[in-house]
Amino acid sequence: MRIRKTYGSRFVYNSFLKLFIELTMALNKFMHPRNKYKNKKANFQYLAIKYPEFRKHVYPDVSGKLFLDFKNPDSLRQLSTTLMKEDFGLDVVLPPDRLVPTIPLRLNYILWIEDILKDSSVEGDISGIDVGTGGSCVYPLLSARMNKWRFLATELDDTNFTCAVKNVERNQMTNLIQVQKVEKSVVLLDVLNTSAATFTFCMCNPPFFMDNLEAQGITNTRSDDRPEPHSVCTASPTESVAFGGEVEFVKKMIHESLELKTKVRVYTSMVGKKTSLSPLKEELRKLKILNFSTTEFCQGKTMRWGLGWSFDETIKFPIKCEDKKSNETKISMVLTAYQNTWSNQRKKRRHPKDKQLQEHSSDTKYMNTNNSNDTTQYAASLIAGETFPVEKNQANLTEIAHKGDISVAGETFPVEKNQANLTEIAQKFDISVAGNTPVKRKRKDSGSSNSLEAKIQKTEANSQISEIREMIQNADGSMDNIDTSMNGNKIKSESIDLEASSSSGVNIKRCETTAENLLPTLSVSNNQSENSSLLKCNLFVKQIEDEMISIEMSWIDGTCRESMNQVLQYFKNKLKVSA
Ligand SMILES: C[S@@+](CC[C@H](N)C(=O)[O-])C[C@H]1O[C@@H](n2cnc3c(N)ncnc32)[C@H](O)[C@@H]1O
Repeated sequence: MRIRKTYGSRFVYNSFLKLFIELTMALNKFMHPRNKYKNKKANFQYLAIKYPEFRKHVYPDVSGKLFLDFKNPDSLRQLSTTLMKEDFGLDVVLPPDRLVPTIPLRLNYILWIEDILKDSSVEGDISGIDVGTGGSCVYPLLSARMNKWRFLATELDDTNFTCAVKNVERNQMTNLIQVQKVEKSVVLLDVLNTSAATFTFCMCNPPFFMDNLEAQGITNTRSDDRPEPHSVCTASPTESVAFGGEVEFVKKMIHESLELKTKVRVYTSMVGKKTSLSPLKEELRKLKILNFSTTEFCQGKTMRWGLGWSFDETIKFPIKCEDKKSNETKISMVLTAYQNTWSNQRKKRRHPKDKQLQEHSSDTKYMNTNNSNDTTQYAASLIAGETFPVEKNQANLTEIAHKGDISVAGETFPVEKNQANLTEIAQKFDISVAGNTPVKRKRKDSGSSNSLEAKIQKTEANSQISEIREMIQNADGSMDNIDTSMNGNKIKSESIDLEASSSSGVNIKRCETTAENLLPTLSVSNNQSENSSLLKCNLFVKQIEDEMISIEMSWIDGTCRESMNQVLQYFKNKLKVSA
């Protein structure tokens, strides 16, 4: 009896552990396509047989499968050194009590830099600066091994500096990597001012905490609804804390880059918090550095973000980050809704004479009065607060969605073929997109969606995305805060970033454009102020693989936060997503 009980609880424990491990791998499918860990999990069994030191850190479940304790810093350290040895032939010793580099994340960052250089046709002798290389010297060692890039690696912390030097020597890479000890006030400027050398790029994983309180988790910026991290933070305060945290550190880099300009062709940094991106992008815009881009690094259960900028006009940040087959594409926009038009849709369809619907119909005062027999051509795409007729501009999210599975807020759901129709949702939403005025759209009757889909299916998703992109680039302007006028009314569209796997300021400058050709069939009311919106949020739609898109919403403002979940639910219902 006792044995059974023990076995039973262990079985449950191990099943739970398996589930946990599977969940922790959830973001791997979004890893860089060339990341060798994207489809290949570390084989603990194999590693334990080959590396006795690693064997000490794994333990078996009832089926004999091996697990590693991600909460144990020694185990993490051992995993990283073992992977560096096994997969890159690098002998690395990591100092105790210092940050342990997770290898898949470091690879994602290096691969993004590879992409930038490739897209900008930068070839030949590549040299990089790694600001704050850590005791591992991980970026220079991996990059030198993979690409033969030369590196100047800087480090503030004595222990890390000594260890980094030894790691370079241990791997006979002193011809490629030079490690330099720096003082606290130095990020890039002093290092580069003393040398005539120019560099292809710089990279940085900055100290991420503002102060010791944040480092100890006492003032935590992590929201309560996020699960606890599954691995421990191994960084010491000396290497993880800088005044103002990562935002101030990277801002300093940005300001220094203004002096250094093309001495470094591509400036990049990683950030640990998504919220750090906004102030940094704002800083770049403020300083009129408009050639910049951001990206996401997804691995296991962790996400990090990359920011890159350049003063060299030949540097092009990847607009498309694709493995040639998957055509990964992403559109982001700001949605603003002034009233709830998404709830009880079924009821409204069944009882069209309901008071609720009648009230709703009274919105026709905002609607287009332009008669047309074919309402399908007015189908709206949720792009930059503007409504593009499908036939004319082919700006249509449906094409992205209709092919396959939908992932909502990180979860992936298979979609019934051809049922994913975001355009239809847009049309029925009566929401203005990124506008300070509600854009009311002509409603289709229930039969018309089929004909709409039929039209949409004639076109290719890629060409639609390209056309949207072209429209933006031809406008030669940032879609940030563009005022577009039509019929004497103003539509303000905010912050459109249209790109693949990055939100980019590349090639986008402020401009004025008329919306007449883009909004030929709509009339707009501007009798509601921006402050009165029920919901204002970011919407990100990303094509991840041929048969998968992801929809993500993040809250900006409004009077009803819950409405964001309702809209997501509405998407799920409308897209006929099956869990
Ligand atoms: C978060 S760790 C990153 C270490 C390593 N690059 C990695 O990714 O694992 C930040 C590193 O930057 C170093 N550091 C902090 N301020 C610095 C500065 N002004 N210049 C150079 N290194 C600095 C810290 O000592 C620490 O090793």
